[in-house]
Amino acid sequence: MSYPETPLPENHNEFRSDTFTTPTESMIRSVGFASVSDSVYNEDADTKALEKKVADIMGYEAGLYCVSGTLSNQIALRSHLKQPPHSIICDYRGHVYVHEAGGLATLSQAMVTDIKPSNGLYLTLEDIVERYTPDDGNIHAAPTKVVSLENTLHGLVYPIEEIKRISNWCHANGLLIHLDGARIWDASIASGVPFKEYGKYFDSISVCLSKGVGAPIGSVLVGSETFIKKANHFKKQNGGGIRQCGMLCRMASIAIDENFPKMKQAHLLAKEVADYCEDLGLILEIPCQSNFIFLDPLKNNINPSLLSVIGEKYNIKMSMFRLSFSFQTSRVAVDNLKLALKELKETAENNPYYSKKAFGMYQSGNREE
Ligand SMILES: Cc1ncc(COP(=O)(O)O)c(C=O)c1O
Ligand SMILES: C[C@@H](O)[C@H](N)C(=O)O
Repeated sequence: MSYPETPLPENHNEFRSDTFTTPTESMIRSVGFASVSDSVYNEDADTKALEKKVADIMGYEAGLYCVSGTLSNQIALRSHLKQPPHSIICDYRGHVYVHEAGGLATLSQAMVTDIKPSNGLYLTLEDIVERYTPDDGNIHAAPTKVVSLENTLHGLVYPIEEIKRISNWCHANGLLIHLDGARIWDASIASGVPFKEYGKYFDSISVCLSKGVGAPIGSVLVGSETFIKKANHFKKQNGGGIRQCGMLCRMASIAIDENFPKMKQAHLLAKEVADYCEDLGLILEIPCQSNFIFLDPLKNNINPSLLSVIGEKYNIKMSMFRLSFSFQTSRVAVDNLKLALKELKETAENNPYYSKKAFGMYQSGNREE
């Protein structure tokens, strides 16, 4: 059987998610020189090098390569959570709660106190204190043991001062604090806060490499040596033990070196389109602070089933009220996106769509009303 060469994609017209970033030529070429030892035995050089690299960048003792951010988050929280009954606190939009298939219930037997930020953007210490469950012997309760934050969350950048307040309170009250840092790269770019500054305040961070950074697969969980050793146990338990993953880790390491410096471009394009949306009179659900735009799913009276249809007409991929930008988003695609948004706005003005409720996060409303 012949395997024809597949050319790398050139025109990145993908606005559904930054998970669609693709390996660059230099990343792919590097695979031939990668180490090929068994990383379950912790003997693979490129795997260990990537784990150390990310741990050093974030300011932690150790790192653990995981095949996904979901696995990384869930084994982190499982490692922090010891003895049920217990619960975690997170934002009601938190990926660990909304998009990880109930892993907290199954792997950690944990309850979730999901909180809607009183400021509409990010959880404050006051939001958390108001809802946390103390471990005071009340046998009706599932005490809060971990606060899990996300930065960025829906592209929103968490203010470092609030992170500091929450972290100090957690540690003063016997709680641990985890960060879903799937887009910590974007958070640092947008805020100017160094990675090691974030690293001061969390007991663990899950760092995705397969989104804005552009690695094909994987995340690195960072924390203390003891924590990572236990997390690795849960990683193996859940089928996450990977054999010759040096090839993936070498690509990821190159992605950090070569693509991270280009990620600011995604933020600039997102801001350009956000400004264009406002000029059109399209309402944003939340401010554009990094590489995402969230159009309001109700106030614009746009029929969500038109998103992919009009997107296809202008040769772009979109299907949700969230628009995602990456370092690979092309200029042509952005110009076509603007044409699509203009037509969506005109269509909504001529034939407004009234929905009874907002649709699920990231979801278009292709459901029957
Ligand atoms: C904020 C956030 N955390 C975690 C994940 C999980 O990453 P993965 O898709 O690799 O499981 C995602 C999505 O990919 C995400 O957007
Ligand atoms: C859908 C979600 O899991 C994914 N992380 C995204 O942001 O596209």
